[in-house]
Amino acid sequence: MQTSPLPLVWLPADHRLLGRYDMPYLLLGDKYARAVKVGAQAQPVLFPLAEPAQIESLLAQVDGVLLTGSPSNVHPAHFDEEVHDPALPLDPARDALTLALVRACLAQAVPLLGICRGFQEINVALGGSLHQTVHAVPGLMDHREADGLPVEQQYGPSHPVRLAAGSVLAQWAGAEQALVNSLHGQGIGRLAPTLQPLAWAEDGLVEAFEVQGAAEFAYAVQWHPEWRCTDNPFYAATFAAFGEALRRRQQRRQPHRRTT
Ligand SMILES: N[C@@H](CCC(=O)NCCCC(=O)O)C(=O)O
Repeated sequence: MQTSPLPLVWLPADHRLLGRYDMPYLLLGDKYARAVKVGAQAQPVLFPLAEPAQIESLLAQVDGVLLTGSPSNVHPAHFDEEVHDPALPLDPARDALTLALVRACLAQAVPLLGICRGFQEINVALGGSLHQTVHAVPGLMDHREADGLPVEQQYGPSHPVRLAAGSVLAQWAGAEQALVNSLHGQGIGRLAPTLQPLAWAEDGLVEAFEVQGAAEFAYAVQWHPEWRCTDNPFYAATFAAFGEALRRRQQRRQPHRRTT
């Protein structure tokens, strides 16, 4: 029996200097690729050194895009601010690709899932802004992971979020509240006009949204559903729904493809 090809998901890489000689590397976190493979039943793909001018031709070859989390921040120049803390890492090459990629995905009905930095990128790409230091904003909590804890605890449940009644997030969670992990220092300041908030932390910070009027799956979350996604029904449902959208796009992209 011939197995059908997996839908392809483009995960833009991080740009990082590593090793004794600060050599440039293109990086993708294993947990994001693994969640695409196992949770969405799709094949992660990288396009190293992809440039904004190539977005259209590369998007034509994939069934969806996952914008991952990363230790780096979106450069605040993209929302008309100066850098407040120069010690925090940036990745201008990633910004140059992903901000344009968000707009292209929406224009071409390519399924789009944003996680943590990816969630922040979608907001900025569509005209929103970020708090550069959430914990310094009066009334907002510290949403960062606690230093020094084992990784299991860093990515373990951290705080509750309220999920919009009747939203797909509430469907995925099977409730209007969920416990999520939390590993971010920045967060939504001004929500972009076309985004519909779908989840809030107890301090009111927006933690998930959908793109209003999107022709296909266009959701993003501030937490990390990729972490051990098959062990958490809410996280698993997020990737399963993304996978369904990928298969819809695969069928549109390759209508004569064998399905058995
Ligand atoms: N730098 C931003 C984004 C935070 C983020 O994406 N964290 C992920 C850390 C590494 C990973 O799990 O991939 C912020 O601090 O707000």
